Amino acid sequence: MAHAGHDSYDTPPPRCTWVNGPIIVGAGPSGLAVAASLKDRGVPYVILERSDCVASLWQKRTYDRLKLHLPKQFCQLPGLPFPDGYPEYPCRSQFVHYLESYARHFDIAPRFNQAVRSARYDKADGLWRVRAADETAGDEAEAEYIGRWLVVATGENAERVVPEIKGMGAFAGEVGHVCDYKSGEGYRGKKVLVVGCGNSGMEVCLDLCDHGARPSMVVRDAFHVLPREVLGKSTFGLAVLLMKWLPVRLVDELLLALARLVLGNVDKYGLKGPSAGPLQLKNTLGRTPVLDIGALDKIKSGEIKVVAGVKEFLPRSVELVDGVILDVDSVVFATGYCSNVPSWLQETDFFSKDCFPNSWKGKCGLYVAGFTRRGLAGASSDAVRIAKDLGEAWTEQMEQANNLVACNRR
Ligand SMILES: Cc1cc2nc3c(=O)[nH]c(=O)nc-3n(C[C@H](O)[C@H](O)[C@H](O)COP(=O)(O)OP(=O)(O)OC[C@H]3O[C@@H](n4cnc5c(N)ncnc54)[C@H](O)[C@@H]3O)c2cc1C
Ligand SMILES: NC(=O)C1=CN([C@@H]2O[C@H](COP(=O)(O)OP(=O)(O)OC[C@H]3O[C@@H](n4cnc5c(N)ncnc54)[C@H](OP(=O)(O)O)[C@@H]3O)[C@@H](O)[C@H]2O)C=CC1
Ligand SMILES: O=C(O)C(=O)Cc1c[nH]c2ccccc12
Repeated sequence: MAHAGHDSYDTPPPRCTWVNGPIIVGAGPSGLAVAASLKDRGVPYVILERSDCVASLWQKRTYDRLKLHLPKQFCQLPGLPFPDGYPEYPCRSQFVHYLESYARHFDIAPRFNQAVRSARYDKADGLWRVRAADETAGDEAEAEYIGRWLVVATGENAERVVPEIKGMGAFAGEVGHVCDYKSGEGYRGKKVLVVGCGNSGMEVCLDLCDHGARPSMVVRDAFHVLPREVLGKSTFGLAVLLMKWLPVRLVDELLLALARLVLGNVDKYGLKGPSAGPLQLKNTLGRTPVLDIGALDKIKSGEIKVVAGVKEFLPRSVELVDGVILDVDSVVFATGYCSNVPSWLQETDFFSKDCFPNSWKGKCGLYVAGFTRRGLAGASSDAVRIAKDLGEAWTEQMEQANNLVACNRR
């Protein structure tokens, strides 16, 4: 095959592989769900994964105490339920075990250590050209995969987000992102500043308390806190049920009334709720409400201190925007994640900065799984739709090929 478009004499020409069927990028829950659903329809595919395992987010970039925060029926992937005996909220290792057996069950064998660096659609021949490299190998050799369809399944949490704050370089303590945090074990007795108050920030603070550390959590803006459960029933499950009959606005009002009943008035602890409701914010801006599993009690008791935004780092402390100086031993940034798709997908319509696609299908054989900020349930429903569409496209292609063979024989 010709090595079209290769323009550097320094790097060797890429090895080319023709992919009969879709090229799936990412072997997290979304990529696995697409692969399994394609297998069911007899469509071949190749999965490219930058890491050396499936579900690398869950295996390598999450903390030990993590549990799914939605009930298990909203988190299983198409075609294989969770094993009997799994609890309502499976823990991280159970979820990882499930995903590994899911891959085995559907005979999914990703090409590991293949980080996709570019993907472009070649209008002239109607093909996607995807370049990937083994970033652990230390050489720049790229492989090129060529095929008619591309499925983007690299996740909304592919890269850490860390803000640049004045003086950070001069801070003497340890600084990390929550994706490298495993447990509070090493933090006993330490003053830890947790920047960010999403689900990660809240749970890390709780974990730090449980390990005898002294966390302060930066809250710079309004956000919603809902109890994970109301009277033993999942708040999320309740919301899904109510959404069948009521408009979002009303469901939001009910959720907030319930939250106030269960959690009390949290304003006085420095936690203000935004004017838009939790589901409305999830649907429009993709902002997930915090589903509380115990951090709020620690805030109420003062074990977790709520503090204002960081203005500047000093060698052993921080200056907050309200002028307070806070002594700090370590900092954990729980400031969220972003996708890496805009850096490699040369298709500007579908993904743009700060905008998540609201669909699973783009132009020219492009598909997208797991980018509508609806968690694992969203990824599963994207996967089923994508596989159905690709199944039809595949059958059509096979029929055309058979017709061509029949014509040539005549
Ligand atoms: C801490 C945490 C807890 C969560 N808990 C829940 C929950 O309880 N319920 C829920 O519904 N959702 C939850 N979510 C949302 C989460 O997004 C999903 O659970 C799920 O992991 C999304 O799957 P995904 O396959 O789309 O993305 P990911 O799991 O991120 O998988 C993407 C894969 O693509 C690979 N990849 C990335 N870039 C490239 C590239 N350029 N080339 C090749 N491979 C690449 C990555 O290595 C990764 O393996 C949670 C998220 C986080 C961060
Ligand atoms: N148990 C579970 O299942 C868990 C699920 N998750 C999920 O993982 C995803 C990622 O969650 P998470 O890691 O919490 O990230 P999020 O993006 O949800 O939250 C990031 C937080 O950081 C704050 N922040 C960002 N920049 C700054 C800054 N410069 N200074 C101060 N604060 C800042 C944001 O506040 P602001 O609004 O002011 O920007 C926000 O509170 C979510 O979908 C979440 O639901 C996460 C953990 C546990
Ligand atoms: O945890 C996440 O990131 C999710 O996206 C799961 C999720 C999907 N829809 C929601 C609505 C409220 C809380 C969590 C979720």
